[in-house]
Amino acid sequence: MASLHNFNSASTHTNLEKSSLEVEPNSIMPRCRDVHAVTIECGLNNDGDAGISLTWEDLWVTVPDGKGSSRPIIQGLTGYARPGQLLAIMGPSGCGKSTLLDTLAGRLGANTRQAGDILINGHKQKLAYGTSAYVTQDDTLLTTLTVREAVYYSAQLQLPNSMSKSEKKERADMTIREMGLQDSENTRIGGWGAKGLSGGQKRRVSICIEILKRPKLLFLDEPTSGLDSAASYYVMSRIARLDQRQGRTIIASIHQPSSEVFELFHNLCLLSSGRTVYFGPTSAANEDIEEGSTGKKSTEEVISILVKSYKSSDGYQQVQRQVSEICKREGRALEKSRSHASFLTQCLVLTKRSFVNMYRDLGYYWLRLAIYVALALGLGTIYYDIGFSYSSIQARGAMLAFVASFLTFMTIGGFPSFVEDMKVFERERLNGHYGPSAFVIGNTLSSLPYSFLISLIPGAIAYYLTGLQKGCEHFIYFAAMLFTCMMLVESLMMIVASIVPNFLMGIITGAGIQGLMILGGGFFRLPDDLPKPFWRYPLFYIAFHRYAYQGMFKNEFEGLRFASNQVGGHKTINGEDVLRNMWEVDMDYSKWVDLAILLSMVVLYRLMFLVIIKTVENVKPAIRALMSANPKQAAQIMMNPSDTSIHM
Ligand SMILES: Nc1ncnc2c1ncn2[C@@H]1O[C@H](COP(=O)(O)OP(=O)(O)OP(=O)(O)O)[C@@H](O)[C@H]1O
Repeated sequence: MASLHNFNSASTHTNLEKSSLEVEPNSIMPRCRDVHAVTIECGLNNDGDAGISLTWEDLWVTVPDGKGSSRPIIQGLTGYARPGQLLAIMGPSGCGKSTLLDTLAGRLGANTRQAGDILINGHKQKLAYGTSAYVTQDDTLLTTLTVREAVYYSAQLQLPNSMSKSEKKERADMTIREMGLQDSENTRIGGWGAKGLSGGQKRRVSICIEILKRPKLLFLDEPTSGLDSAASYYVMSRIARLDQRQGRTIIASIHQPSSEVFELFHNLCLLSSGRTVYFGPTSAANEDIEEGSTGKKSTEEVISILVKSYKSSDGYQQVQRQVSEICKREGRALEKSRSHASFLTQCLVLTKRSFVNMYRDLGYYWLRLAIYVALALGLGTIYYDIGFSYSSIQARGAMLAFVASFLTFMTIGGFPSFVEDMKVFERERLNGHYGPSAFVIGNTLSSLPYSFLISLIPGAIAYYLTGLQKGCEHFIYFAAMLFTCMMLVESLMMIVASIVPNFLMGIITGAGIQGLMILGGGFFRLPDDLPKPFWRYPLFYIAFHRYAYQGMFKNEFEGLRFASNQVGGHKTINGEDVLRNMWEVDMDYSKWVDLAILLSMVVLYRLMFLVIIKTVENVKPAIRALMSANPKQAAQIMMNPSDTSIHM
């Protein structure tokens, strides 16, 4: 084991990376049997069990090197994984473990190119939903939920409607027990700022969620990273029990396992610079590695010797034989599983889960409510009992503009919490739990009561302390406008979150967009004075602030009379004149039209978010397939971009 551990050590990293970079990019292609996308096949295993035997042959993955050529990440790998067995993918950091795992699971990034065959018992079909699961390195979980809640909600989301609620609960309970989490099932997962589960427990919750559907094939990307040796052993022993009991095929990339953890694996795929150094039973690995690492040689030389010695070894011949044997004995293709929970169930469960999360996450709405109340008190005191003097016209305008701009702008405060939601959504979407439409509906419905509260309470404080126009209808309009604008900013931030990769950049981008819209909204510079290019056309018409300012102004000024400042002229001045002449408000349509336009914008923005998510979802695999395709196949994909299952 000692030499195996040395081989894995981080000290070899630089040399190994260097050696992988030094491979002549153009030398790859002639060695590839075919440049094409890889198809994953599913079927019954060789023994007739409903298991999955995965084989891969001469697998290559390359990425552009930025100089017009490509760099290989994995090079000509051949191997297999069988039901009831645990396969470890090991090797130093950067050797291509995660890339191999992603390739096998069909999750490679859009900039990669792959070639070779990935087969299961010789059938060409995509991995159907529920037949495989992938547990990523980071535990992206809703930190406010308890273990039991997280697993229960997930069971309701993933398991089909043909199962009763109690059956789903039973499945969730059983899975919690399988992963040894029953003692902490009522503990909140916890995360930043709120201690909850330990790292190992979180990892087990992530695994728990992914095995609820009883997938036949389980991919685990470094399930023990960040855990101490005791926690690593505990997590891995639970995983090992899964494959023995349920005949699962489990493939895990793993870093420097302890000897106890190492012994839990049946087979080992040892990589270096994207090449196989060893593939075979873990029990035989030591001798092979030790044979290859003799003498005082540089790491690169040792790797080269190891790769060569592996290629000329009996073990290599045996792997080739095993792979062709598995491929020859074609099993029956697995039926396509369409057993999701129904769309309605998904929307309901997501609404409930998101409502609970928003309730428990202080940063989502409660903190904002407190700050809004403070700001509303501030507004109410500086504009207290505003009256109907001539100067109250300007004060009213400023007060309303502050509400429509700054109070809505502050909706950005909930963005970090939304980004956390998005991370969970992205993981669950990638694993096929539900789609973006259910997420948008769940998020929208769950946020309604909170947005309602934070527009009603602070809105009432500011409205009545200032003494704005009396009458229930006027207050309802004011609160409805505030509510709609908050929903709108949330929708805008959703779009930002789908485009901008992290929350800091998201906040800056969202704030910048809103800043521009506020400037072009027709209050800080009146509409007729706005410079024509950009500010007047098109920003004035796109900025939601324009409709918010004009709607709020109409709501407030229509029907009021103010003292005039003209000596000897009219004693009073009416609100309509103020709107037309002072604020340059478009009086051709009513305030309700402004509100309706804003409501339509909320719907439009949320639809845009959906379209962006769906487009990215469809375009990414199409780009990857395009990059791996030959010209004829590329034309086929161009004509039908959504069909990325075109087999090559
Ligand atoms: N999509 C990509 N584009 C460019 N380079 C990539 C891409 N995916 C992986 N690589 C590069 O390929 C190499 C292997 O990466 P990979 O993540 O597979 O390594 P790993 O063995 O899992 O490393 P670690 O143990 O540190 O997680 C790295 O040098 C990485 O930078």
